[in-house]
Amino acid sequence: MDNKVYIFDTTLRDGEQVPGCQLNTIEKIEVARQLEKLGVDVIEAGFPISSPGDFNSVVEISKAVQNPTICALTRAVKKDIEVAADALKFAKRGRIHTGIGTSPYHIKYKLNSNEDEIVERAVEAVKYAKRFVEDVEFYAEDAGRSDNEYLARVVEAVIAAGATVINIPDTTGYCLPSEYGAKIAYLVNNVPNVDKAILSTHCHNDLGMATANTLAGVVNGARQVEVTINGLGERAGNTSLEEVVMAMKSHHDLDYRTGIDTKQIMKTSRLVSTLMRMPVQANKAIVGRNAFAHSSGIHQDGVLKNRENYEIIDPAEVGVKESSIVLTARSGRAALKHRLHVLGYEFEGPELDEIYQQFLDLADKKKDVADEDLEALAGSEKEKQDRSIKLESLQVISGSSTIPTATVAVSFNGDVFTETASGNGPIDASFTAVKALVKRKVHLEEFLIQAITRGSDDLGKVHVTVEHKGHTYYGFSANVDIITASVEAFLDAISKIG
Ligand SMILES: CC(=O)SCCNC(=O)CCNC(=O)[C@H](O)C(C)(C)COP(=O)(O)OP(=O)(O)OC[C@H]1O[C@@H](n2cnc3c(N)ncnc32)[C@H](O)[C@@H]1OP(=O)(O)O
Ligand SMILES: CC(C)C(=O)C(=O)O
Repeated sequence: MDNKVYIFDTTLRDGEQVPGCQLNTIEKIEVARQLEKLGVDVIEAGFPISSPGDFNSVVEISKAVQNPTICALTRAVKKDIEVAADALKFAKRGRIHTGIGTSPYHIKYKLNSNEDEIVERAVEAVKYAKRFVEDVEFYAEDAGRSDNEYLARVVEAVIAAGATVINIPDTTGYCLPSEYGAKIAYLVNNVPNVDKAILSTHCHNDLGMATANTLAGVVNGARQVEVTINGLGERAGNTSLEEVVMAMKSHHDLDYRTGIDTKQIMKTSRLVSTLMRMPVQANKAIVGRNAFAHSSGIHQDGVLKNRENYEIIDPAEVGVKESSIVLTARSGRAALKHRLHVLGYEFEGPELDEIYQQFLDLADKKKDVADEDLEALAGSEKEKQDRSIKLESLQVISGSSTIPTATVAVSFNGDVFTETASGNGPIDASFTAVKALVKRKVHLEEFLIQAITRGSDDLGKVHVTVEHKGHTYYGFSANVDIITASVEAFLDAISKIG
């Protein structure tokens, strides 16, 4: 059996079913283009009968994207199929994805039907879809809870009717990996014409087993996986693309290949998260903020000695620049010494022991120790004051009916210069003014504002990361005025450029 596994991305269909995650056509095109860069084989672009907006999105995605097959979902209903075919008319390669429920629940309570009638409707739908496109995928909804013998009967009939791909969804996320794997194996072994179609997995995460089930499906013979970016999807979500792809890539012994350019994973995850306004949980595998962050001393020491001691994936492989070391009271000397080194301080022997004790006292009081805390510990306050670039004054005009404008005065070795700029908000305006003043090509890579407690009178902590000529510089500041804190943090990072 060929070991190529086709990646069918349904972020724009099942992912978009998540409440609050609906996208407009322009946003969907942006995601589709990024999915094309990522290298997915199929993009499920929508359910055209569901609304004029979704119909239009399928039309426009079909025009905008060249390489992946564009797929449109339907029920086993003629009108749905006709509308899907119409929406796919500009697709270079179009696929209609039609199907019907095959579990006792769906047959009896949802469709008010019986097994024989469902086989007939399934066959009729596939034959009708074949009139419009060559590539027809059939889904046996709730296959996870369907009887395997009956499922095999349906699958055989729809393959005979011309279905090219057979989707076996665990619609309710009920199956155990062993059960789902056995279901795929049963079909492989009991459907006489199974070699005429590709079996596909479509797993939901209601019990947290979507990725495990998908892999069990592949191991047992499925060669297409239906997945979403960040695991988005109905209820607890779908199998996440990044997890399945990286599991297959990391386990060389399995010897599966996909067309995914894994270096595009993080970029795609961020784009989807931003456009769908759905944050990624910090500990999400592969794409969570903490996926490559090490916070305990033994791990940090191990990673600093050799990344592979605690990392099974090189962060660069998924488009993450480098792993991070978070300093807490669980950190050891190795991590502290390393971070101080990054900040420009060298500590060894008894001096390191001394600063480590101060660090632990501080870390016990705070959750994590930031760079500015280390700088203070390292006796750098004076150095900070002596720094050649300093914020002298900042004035911003901002509000609901005015163009945000900032006037920033910065001193360079004692000489004060002033610049005014506008932007899409007060911070953007201030940063634009600072960039004009420093006359250096700096690229803001990361900008994080955090309140220390939850009150509106809180101190705002700002962390920035800037890039200059391929090097990364960190800046920090804290102030009750978050715009001042932001500008100071930006200048702090810039001042570290040699
Ligand atoms: C498992 C999945 O994720 S499937 C995809 C889920 N996504 C969506 O549902 C989003 C798009 N859906 C929609 O916009 C609408 O539900 C529409 C346009 C499809 C249908 O709208 P309506 O005609 O108002 O029907 P409604 O949504 O109330 O009910 C669904 C009907 O389709 C029937 N149906 C459900 N699945 C199928 C199917 N695969 N094949 C045939 N009929 C089906 C139901 O039995 C019900 O029929 P009934 O009204 O005779 O009982
Ligand atoms: C429509 C099908 C493929 C589906 O989304 C499911 O069963 O979960």
